[in-house]
Amino acid sequence: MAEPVGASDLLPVGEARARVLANHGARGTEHVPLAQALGRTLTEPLIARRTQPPFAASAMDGFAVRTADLATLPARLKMIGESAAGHGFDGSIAPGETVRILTGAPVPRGADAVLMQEDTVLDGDVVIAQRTIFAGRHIRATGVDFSAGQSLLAAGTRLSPINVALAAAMGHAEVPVARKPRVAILATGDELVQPGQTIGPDQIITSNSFAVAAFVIENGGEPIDLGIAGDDFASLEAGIRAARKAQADVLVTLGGASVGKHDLVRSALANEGMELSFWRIAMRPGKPLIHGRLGEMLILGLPGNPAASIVCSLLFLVPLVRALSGDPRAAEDPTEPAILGAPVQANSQREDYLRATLTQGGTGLPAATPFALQDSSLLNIFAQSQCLLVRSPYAPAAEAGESCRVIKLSPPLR
Ligand SMILES: Nc1nc2c(c(=O)[nH]1)N[C@H]1C(S)=C(S)[C@@H](COP(=O)(O)OP(=O)(O)OC[C@H]3O[C@@H](n4cnc5c(N)ncnc54)[C@H](O)[C@@H]3O)O[C@H]1N2
Ligand code: MOO
Repeated sequence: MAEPVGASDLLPVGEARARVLANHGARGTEHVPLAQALGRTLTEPLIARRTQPPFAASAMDGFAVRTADLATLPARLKMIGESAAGHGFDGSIAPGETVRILTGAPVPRGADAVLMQEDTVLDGDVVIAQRTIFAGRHIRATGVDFSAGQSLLAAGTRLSPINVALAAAMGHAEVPVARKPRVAILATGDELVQPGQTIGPDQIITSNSFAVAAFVIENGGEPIDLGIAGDDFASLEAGIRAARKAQADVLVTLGGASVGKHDLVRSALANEGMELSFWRIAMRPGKPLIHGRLGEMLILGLPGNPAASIVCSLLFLVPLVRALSGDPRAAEDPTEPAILGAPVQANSQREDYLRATLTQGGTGLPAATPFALQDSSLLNIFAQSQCLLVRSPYAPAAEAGESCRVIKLSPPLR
């Protein structure tokens, strides 16, 4: 039977995103050294293994004192030793005595405050105190930061630099985090070669593979580059099997998704047993997107046009990789409000993602101005864009200054 190719069977973008993200979460836990934990997501709550500080510690350089000794000033105290960070004073302070103390050092027994060095005069081994202080002054109580047994970082926390420091202070050398999802990337097309390879007159370089691998890395996944498959079943099926052998969580194919006679990807995936979730969505660029699963391996068949593959990556692959990494940002709406920097025409059935500049005007929202050229082969214009201007299906024509929604692109690296 002929396949339906009419416009009416295009799935709305929101429905397609819901299907791609449905019920996907982290696929198992691994324990990684703290030095590799930045940006990873905890799969279990992290419990403090120790109390911090583990002893009452001085907050200042000065002298550990008994405040009762400072009732009458100036007070002369005999210095009987020193307590330094890492080398506490092994004794206690009797009335009339003091111990030199450094910031972070344990407060000796008998002392109930620390007098700052600036408030004293030294006369040999006699410290002359020149002000009174209250009990507890400049002492950090045991456990004022946290106590052993406290749960300080919840499961699902994406570890920031500060979180990593806290985990270290809590006594964790390794942390349980969501395993990195493995994303196999298979470019398809007889016209493609790798950068640096000898190139024939009818050939172009696979650029999409690099964008997709970069999105995977940027969002906490591990890319597996399966190279380029030709436009024939043997080559495509070998690529799909290589992805399964590599135990990929996701297979991303590039190109061959449309209706042309050499667009064999969907058939090759079906031959290998893919259960199709959808093919073709109401989106521009990105219409021929394929989604399905092959056993445990999820499939995203991205269109070959560079802009289509990148927009589909931003809308579908990025949240999927985040979801499989346990990243709480997976469910976030990627759009934000802006205003139009130029008038736009009425839209058709497909949700439009226009490459646009974003300029900050005055105090209000930034203004998005689409480029005149929007062909989905254009990569150079994409690289000059600061956002995608999102136009809903059948949105009416709109004037400059009217509100709109945009997806901000990563700022250009300088
Ligand atoms: N009769 C129709 N023709 C087309 C339709 C349609 O509905 N009816 N859809 C168009 C749309 S929309 C898109 S998008 C493209 C997508 O087609 P494919 O996914 O089959 O992609 P290819 O034909 O393989 O390639 C399209 C284009 O992109 C270049 N390409 C492919 N792979 C890469 C890569 N890895 N890096 C850089 N560039 C790549 C390829 O050389 C082609 O120029 O179909 C429309 N046609
Ligand atoms: O999805 Mo296609 O890129 O609209 O040309």
